[in-house]
Amino acid sequence: MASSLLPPTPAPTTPNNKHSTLPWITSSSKPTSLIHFNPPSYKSKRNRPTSCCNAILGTEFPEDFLTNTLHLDESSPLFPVLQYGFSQFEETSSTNWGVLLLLGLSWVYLTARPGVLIGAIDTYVFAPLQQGLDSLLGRRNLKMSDFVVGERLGEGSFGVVYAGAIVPKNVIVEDRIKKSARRLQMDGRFKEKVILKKVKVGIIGAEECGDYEEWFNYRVSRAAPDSCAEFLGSFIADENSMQFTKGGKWLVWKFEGDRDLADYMNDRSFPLNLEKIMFGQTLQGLDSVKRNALIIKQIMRQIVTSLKKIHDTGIVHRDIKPANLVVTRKGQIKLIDFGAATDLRIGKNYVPNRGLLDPDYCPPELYVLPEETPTPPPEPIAAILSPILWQLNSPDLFDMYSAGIVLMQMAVPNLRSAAGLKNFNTQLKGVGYDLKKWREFTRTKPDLSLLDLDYGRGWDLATKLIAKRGILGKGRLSASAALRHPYFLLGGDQAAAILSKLSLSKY
Ligand SMILES: Nc1ncnc2c1ncn2[C@@H]1O[C@H](COP(=O)(O)OP(=O)(O)OP(=O)(O)O)[C@@H](O)[C@H]1O
Repeated sequence: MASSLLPPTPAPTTPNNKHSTLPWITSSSKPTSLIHFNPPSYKSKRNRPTSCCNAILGTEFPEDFLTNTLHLDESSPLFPVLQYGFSQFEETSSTNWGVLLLLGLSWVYLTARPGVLIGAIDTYVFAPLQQGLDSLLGRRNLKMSDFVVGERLGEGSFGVVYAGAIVPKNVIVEDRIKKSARRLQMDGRFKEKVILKKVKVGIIGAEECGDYEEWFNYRVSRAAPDSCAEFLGSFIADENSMQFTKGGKWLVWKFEGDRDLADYMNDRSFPLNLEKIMFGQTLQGLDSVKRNALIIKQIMRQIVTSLKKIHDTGIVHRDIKPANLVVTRKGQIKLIDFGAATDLRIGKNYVPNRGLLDPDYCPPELYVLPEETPTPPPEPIAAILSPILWQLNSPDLFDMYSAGIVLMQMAVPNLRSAAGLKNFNTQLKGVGYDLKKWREFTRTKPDLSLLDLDYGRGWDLATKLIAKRGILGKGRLSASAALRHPYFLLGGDQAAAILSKLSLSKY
């Protein structure tokens, strides 16, 4: 037993060795220490599993290799030594293959949607870095006195939104300006416009929603900065004055544009009222139907691209609608209002059975995950499990239904009014959310010509977004699948957008 464990000693060389092509190998010299050297796993050829080396060399490895290739005699003292060496090599290499396979599978799992690895890097590296950098640049030290509040723009369940501006250094704001939104708008000293959201004080859950919205804005500003309004930070009001309540939280964004998509859609000239903004000029050589179709396609492409970016990070917006899509002066469509968003990589803002939805854009399943999904475990565990959750439930398809409704509204004029949309939703429910059936049975005679262009590619996309979920929560196109749909492939809207950028850059 002990002898088989002894280190093999190289044999003395004999130049006359007939069997070996290697001059230092002799068949006659057998050191005693190697006489009993019998590597256990290579006693019998027959009982051995086929190894990777066998597969590669196409021979019984290592015996055939030693005798045929190296021309080594079985009686050579080196034979068992090399045989043992090769067997060890084989064992290690098969272990290495196993390790490689494991590493490969782990890589696939950790990088699968929603990205456990990149999420961990974001949480433990990028987020602290962003915080440090923002503090250094003074971005996290916003104060109430940095802003003047102007016209009220809207009110949601937990906040009131105002237009406002940054007070430049060395400017003292007189009370009459503070009191009048009109005066503020006309005052040339305030050039940097902002949007301020006052989190309601004393409303149950409002503070929590405000904190979530802040968290989501920092998160998307790292993961998909071009897709959402630029977030400037938050501050706590330090006194009671005008709209400020001492202790109340305010969130601040850069002002991205005068109007959102809903404002443009309310205008009778939609979508042509967006032509110059989107393409920089009137699209030449096309009839109005084709121009309309190209504008809608460009808007839809931007919405779906932004959705793809946020879904890739595990975020589902849950409130996609024209009023939450701001149109910038450069024709970019940006997502706003992340108050209802949920990050399903770590279970942030996910409460089972809680729907925070606009019924006009909400998919039939009502919830982003099946109702029986339990409360998320602690964040690191939720993150590890998230690829499985994502694969089983495809929560991103929630937003894709809403995107489908926005497409229908943009393309079909009589669905743009509140009443038209309500009626459409009621009819859709009546036909089990089957858009083809709706088309067959509706008596409203919708104008679907924009969707029917180019062999009905737009219509086909709409039917694949507005649908009930099927097996395993699928049944609708994801954002990345939608971008591969023929509607978007070879879309003339892209060419027009690029051409407009090129011609604008000339001036
Ligand atoms: N960054 C921004 N730039 C320009 N306009 C904005 C911006 N953020 C918000 N707005 C405008 O303010 C309106 C209200 O914003 P937001 O949707 O975030 O508020 P809300 O209180 O949640 O309202 P709701 O619940 O009704 O959607 C938007 O519809 C948009 O017109």
